[in-house]
Amino acid sequence: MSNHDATASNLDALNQWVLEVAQLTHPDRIQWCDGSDAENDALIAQMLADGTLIKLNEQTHPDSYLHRSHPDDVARVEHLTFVCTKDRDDAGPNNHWMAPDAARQQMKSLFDGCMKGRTLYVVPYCMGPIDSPLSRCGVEITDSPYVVANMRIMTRMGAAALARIEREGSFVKGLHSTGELDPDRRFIMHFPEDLEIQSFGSGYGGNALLGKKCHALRIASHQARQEGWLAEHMLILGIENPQGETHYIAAAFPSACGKTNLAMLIPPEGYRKDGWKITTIGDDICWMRPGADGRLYAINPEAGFFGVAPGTSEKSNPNALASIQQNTIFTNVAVTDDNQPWWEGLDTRVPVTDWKGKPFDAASKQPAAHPNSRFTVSAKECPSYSPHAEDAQGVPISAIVFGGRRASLVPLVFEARDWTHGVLVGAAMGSETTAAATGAVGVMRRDPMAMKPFCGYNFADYFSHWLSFDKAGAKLPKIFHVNWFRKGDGGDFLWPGFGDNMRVLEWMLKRVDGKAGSVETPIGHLPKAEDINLDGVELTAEAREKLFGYDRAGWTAEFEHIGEYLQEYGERMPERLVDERKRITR
Ligand SMILES: Nc1nc2c(ncn2[C@@H]2O[C@H](COP(=O)(O)OP(=O)(O)OP(=O)(O)O)[C@@H](O)[C@H]2O)c(=O)[nH]1
Ligand SMILES: O=C([O-])CC(=O)C(=O)O
Ligand SMILES: [Mn+2]
Repeated sequence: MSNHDATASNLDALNQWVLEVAQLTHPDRIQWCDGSDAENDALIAQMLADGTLIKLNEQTHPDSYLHRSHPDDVARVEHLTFVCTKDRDDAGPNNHWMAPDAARQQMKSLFDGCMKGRTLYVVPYCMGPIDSPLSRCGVEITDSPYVVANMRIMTRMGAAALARIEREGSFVKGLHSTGELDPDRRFIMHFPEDLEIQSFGSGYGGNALLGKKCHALRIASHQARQEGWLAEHMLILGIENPQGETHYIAAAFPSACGKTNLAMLIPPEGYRKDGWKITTIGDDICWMRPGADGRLYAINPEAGFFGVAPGTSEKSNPNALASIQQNTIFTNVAVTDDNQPWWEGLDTRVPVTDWKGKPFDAASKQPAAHPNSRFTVSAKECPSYSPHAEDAQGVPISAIVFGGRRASLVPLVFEARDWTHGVLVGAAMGSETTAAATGAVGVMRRDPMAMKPFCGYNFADYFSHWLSFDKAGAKLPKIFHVNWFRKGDGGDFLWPGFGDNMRVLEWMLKRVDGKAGSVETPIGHLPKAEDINLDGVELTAEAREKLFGYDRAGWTAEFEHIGEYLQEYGERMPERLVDERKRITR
């Protein structure tokens, strides 16, 4: 068989699928995207002409645009997101489930004729560096030029990805249409057993940029379980110490709970003087697998940041702010009188137009920017982007950090005793909900490993998969838990957070090296206040007690709740985890 035949047959499946989708959706035209500048320029021009994009101030924000979404389409929709496995138990109580045939039938009627008058874009993409064995490809078919422009920033999109698909033959199929943006006709369906995604009725972020949550987390987590790796909702950062050594840390915090901020951290001045430096590998998703030396190696499957705008400022995250001065797409932010993007927490200016495009009324209690307004920008724009972010083999992980948004009970940081305990710490994570998903904000819920909305299979099997990494020859990272969001009785955050989180990272690295003190408690090793460098931080007595203390009664109640939660998974829940919880509460 000649090479040419092999190549031709490798794209046959893709060509056939595009044809089938076109027959169902009736687009006016089909455009295969190559990812070129010329293609992008034409798309932008078209979106400026039809109002999908608005040009921002060219002097202050060159080549940057504002998109205002439909006001009912501003966040992920977890209640409309389904995992469609043959066996309902494989999706687990953690997912909404629909039988694959029924789901396909329902989606078919929604997609029927939905691209009339529109262009069907074929978007080949690669998640991860184009030459990495850890990377995986997909193709998104969409009728949204906004999605195409975002996918071009967030993934390696276009000709190189298509060439890899041609070589490998396999890819994840993602079909997307914005439909009429009717919240009652909106579904995000996953078929992990067929490596397929179908998303209808939303143009927003995680619902529509299918490489991100749908592929790189829900489908990839299913693949990772079969193939012996992990697909996680984690940032990856590098910490260079004064000796010039770099350690890498991966951290899982729920949506809008601080991943972007930690990934781009700038250490306090004293640390910088001593030679500490943080580099960014990724801010949202981490794929990791054991290397030949037994350590876990991680890549960031994404090529850009889809970051939360509100709260981003020169003070909180200077690296993010520097990244978004140009070549950025802003979604649902406000604008100032001179047409600059603006959001709550940026600075003291008062915007003139709110995220819906209406005159902003400063007297109203409503925020000017939507709380889940976002920026899309290439990772290459970030001053702290690591020179190792594109390494094909990934970076070795020294510590894994779990963390939630907890106003009460949970101290600043603690360390798990071992891997099994660490998996329980991850499984037991709780966090207050945020604006990243539609629904109530500030409600405490269990969000194991920050994967509640993103694990493409039964959480009980997921915890078993995590436990399975603990085997002969493995050199596993230490596991920690942090809480930047502890509040005092007055309702204020007790920990300064942001750059000062460096102090906690330093303690973790010292623990990895066996050089820092701690006290043993039932929840793990806690630092005493003197084990952490607090030079220049002023903490009240209340803050010290709550950030570094262990509340026995509070944790007893918490472990009751965790026990009830684990029971929801029945017999499938690994005994090792159930026993670990019992061991702690005994
Ligand atoms: N108090 C406090 N707030 C923080 C800290 N780090 C981040 N935040 C706030 O948390 C919110 C979201 O943080 P991000 O870093 O954008 O969240 P993310 O985890 O990357 O979110 P997704 O992109 O939704 O997955 C912003 O309003 C931040 O200002 C911190 O250390 N302390
Ligand atoms: O998926 C999105 O829309 C944004 C995101 O990172 C999250 O919600 O965790
Ligand atoms: Mn996220």
